[in-house]
Amino acid sequence: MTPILRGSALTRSYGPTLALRGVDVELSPGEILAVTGPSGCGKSTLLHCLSGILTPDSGAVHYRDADLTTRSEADRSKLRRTEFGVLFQYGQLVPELTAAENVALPLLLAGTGRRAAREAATSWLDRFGVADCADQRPGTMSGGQQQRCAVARALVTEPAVLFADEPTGSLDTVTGETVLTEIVRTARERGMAVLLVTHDARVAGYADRELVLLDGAADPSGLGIGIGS
Ligand SMILES: Nc1ncnc2c1ncn2[C@@H]1O[C@H](COP(=O)(O)OP(=O)(O)OP(=O)(O)O)[C@@H](O)[C@H]1O
Repeated sequence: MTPILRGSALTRSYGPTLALRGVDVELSPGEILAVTGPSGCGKSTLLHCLSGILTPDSGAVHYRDADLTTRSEADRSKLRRTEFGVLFQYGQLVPELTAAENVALPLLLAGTGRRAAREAATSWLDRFGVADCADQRPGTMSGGQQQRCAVARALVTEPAVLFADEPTGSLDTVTGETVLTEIVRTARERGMAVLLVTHDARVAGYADRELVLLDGAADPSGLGIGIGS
């Protein structure tokens, strides 16, 4: 299958720290790729480069036929709003908005009407078992409820690629499994590709493939933590 996302020979430094040193990665529609490796090996930096949050120092990131590294920040940001979903360990919901308003926000920014956005938000909250929280602000919700809203918000635009950085790191095991099962279901149903950064073998076990990083490069031993281990 033709990859939907491809990173080629990616390098990225922070001052003297070489965080990525020539990483190649491909992701096909519907595929779930776990990026694993020890703390500081460059997992988040790779996610940020592939999602256009960061520009690599060298190398290219192709989304379909477009090289993101040659696009403006405005273009990349539009792509993140429309084609990509981004999910972090702590959902980073907007504290002033209710759960439903948080989930509807990406649709409103993309030009969807209020009513349709609200309906879609309610349906995604329901899918993650937090429809009861629709009118609550994040401050009155548990961490698990907030993170389930954050997942709903990341998926509401039906992105072609979901970038998830330790998405269940703040959740208890059962809630984490519910969230991962839903992410996998969405990937399979809609052909959404998922880049899943994790240091947790159980989480990596949900992926189809694993890319193990070591000191900013693919680990030559290729020994993963999740799949078949
Ligand atoms: N903003 C930054 N400024 C300076 N150095 C950074 C910055 N972000 C990351 N680094 C460094 O780059 C390297 C890779 O960091 P990165 O966060 O990508 O690793 P990681 O594998 O995601 O780590 P973890 O599993 O601990 O989250 C590390 O040495 C880190 O200290």
